[in-house]
Amino acid sequence: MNKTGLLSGYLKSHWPVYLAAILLIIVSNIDQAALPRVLGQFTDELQRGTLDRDKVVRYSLILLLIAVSYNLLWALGQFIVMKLGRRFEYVTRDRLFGKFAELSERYFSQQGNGKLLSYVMNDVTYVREAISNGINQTTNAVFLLLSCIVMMIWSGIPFRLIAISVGPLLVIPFLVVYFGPRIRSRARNVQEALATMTESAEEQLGGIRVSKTFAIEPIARERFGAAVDGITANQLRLVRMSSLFQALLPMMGAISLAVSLLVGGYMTMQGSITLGSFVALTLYLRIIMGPLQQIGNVINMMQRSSASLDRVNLLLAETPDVRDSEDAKPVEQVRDITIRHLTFAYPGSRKPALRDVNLDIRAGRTIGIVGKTGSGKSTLVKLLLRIYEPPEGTVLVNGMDIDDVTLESLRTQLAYVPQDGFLFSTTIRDNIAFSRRDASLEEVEESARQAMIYDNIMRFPEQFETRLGERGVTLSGGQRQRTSLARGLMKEAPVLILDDSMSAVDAVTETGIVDSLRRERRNKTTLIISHRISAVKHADEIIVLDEGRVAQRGTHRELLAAGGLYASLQQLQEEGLQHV
Ligand SMILES: Nc1ncnc2c1ncn2[C@@H]1O[C@H](COP(=O)(O)OP(=O)(O)OP(=O)(O)O)[C@@H](O)[C@H]1O
Repeated sequence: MNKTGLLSGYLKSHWPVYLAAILLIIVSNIDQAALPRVLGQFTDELQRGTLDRDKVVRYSLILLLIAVSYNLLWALGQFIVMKLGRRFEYVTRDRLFGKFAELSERYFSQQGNGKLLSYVMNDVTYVREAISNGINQTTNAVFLLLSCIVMMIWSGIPFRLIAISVGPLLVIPFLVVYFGPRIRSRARNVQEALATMTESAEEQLGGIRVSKTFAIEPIARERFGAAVDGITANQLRLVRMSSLFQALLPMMGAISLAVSLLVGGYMTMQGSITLGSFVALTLYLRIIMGPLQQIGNVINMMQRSSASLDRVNLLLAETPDVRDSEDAKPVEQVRDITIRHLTFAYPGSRKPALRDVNLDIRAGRTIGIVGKTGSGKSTLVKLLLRIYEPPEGTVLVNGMDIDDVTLESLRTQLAYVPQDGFLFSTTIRDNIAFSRRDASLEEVEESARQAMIYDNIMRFPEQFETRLGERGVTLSGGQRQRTSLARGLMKEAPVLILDDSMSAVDAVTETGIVDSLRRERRNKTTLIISHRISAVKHADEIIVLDEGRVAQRGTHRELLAAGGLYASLQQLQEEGLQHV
């Protein structure tokens, strides 16, 4: 993999604009460096007594022109580089997001969302800073420094005087390199301590009812107090370090000025340099402090962004472990699904989650899958959806190995409703019409009716336009499940998979939903995974999974007659209902 692929590719494709911006900054630097020289000449004329009114006006105009043009050119150069940096940030985040869409569930469960978010937020920002501030500051530092030195020599300041006066300032980049990362790390500690305090406050407030019922308010206060103490300690460490740094920088400037005054003042007295050169020297020393500080900044920035760039490049080069094979073909209409001798263990796990499973799901049939928790029900569905890759030849769609079918065509034809269907912070209507943005309100309402959530939605203030999430209404577990079910039904897919998607719904509502599914999806395939017998008892075939194996199969009646796991599950649930 090309380590700098992302950045070099971006710089290459935008180099003419970058070049223009760099040229603008260079010209502005040369312009700025002329300023002390003009002031020096003015001082010399003043001392010689050769100034008249016209000359004073001319000098003032020249200074004004230099100041205005220098600032305008610099601002324009800076604007261009910053704009390109922001564009880089946008393009890179977009590419990262595209990559996330390609990567498999396995990748996300291995990496964790926090880490991936930090790639998108922090790492991209660090690289952007390096290419925008980095380019600005490097150009500025190099050319302003060079222009100042050339101008100093040109103004008649002897080189040894320049060297001895600039000497103390050369410590500045080292100070920045030393203090920069330390201040940053302490600032990060403060941020983390603040985050801990917010988290603690949120938890204490969220759990205030529990604290009160257990009468443990003092413990809650103590915990919060500890989080606040953490911030104070960290803030003090930060302030100590940054105060020292902020004192040292001007101190170097003062030492340099004192040296120039001592040596330069003596030379002026002796007449080996003019008063104008001496004035120019002191002004140049002031200007030079900026670029020297920038050199240190750039070194720190480059160090920080290099690790970030590596991480972003690595992520972009990641190949998804579930992807279309080269000769993958779209499946026209999923009819029959066949599972043959399917044994599957999750990556990194030695114990198979499924063992020698065989199943024929013929078009238009309803299959029920029951089994204890951890028996492999969801795993079976994940393999059908190719969230994980099943072993070759074990899962077939219309007689084609599922590996040879394009992911997009497969997934558009399977509507999957998980137990904890995620709802987005948008309107209920948008959530239900997630896969069919152009669906009419009537169609959305019809799906809501089938999922038995219509009446609930109509009681919300803005009905189907009600927003969900932090700034909207909060749905109960059962309402969330039924909204997610309506979203699945909206897809009108040839195959509907309900993965324990009615677990938070009461038994009466569940019966209503099952009845409406039987009516509406008469000729379509439906797979119902459930812990409850009531959800699957009308299925054409019921599979009982136990420790990854098919322990029993048959219709509700056949399974009850056969005794065993299913019958005992039915008995337990009936007893449970009688006790309600
Ligand atoms: N991503 C994963 N990585 C590793 N092991 C997993 C993963 N997901 C599930 N498992 C394991 O595979 C086995 C089957 O899990 P699965 O989720 O298919 O069970 P389930 O029957 O759907 O359970 P439940 O009814 O609780 O949803 C379990 O032992 C579980 O711990």
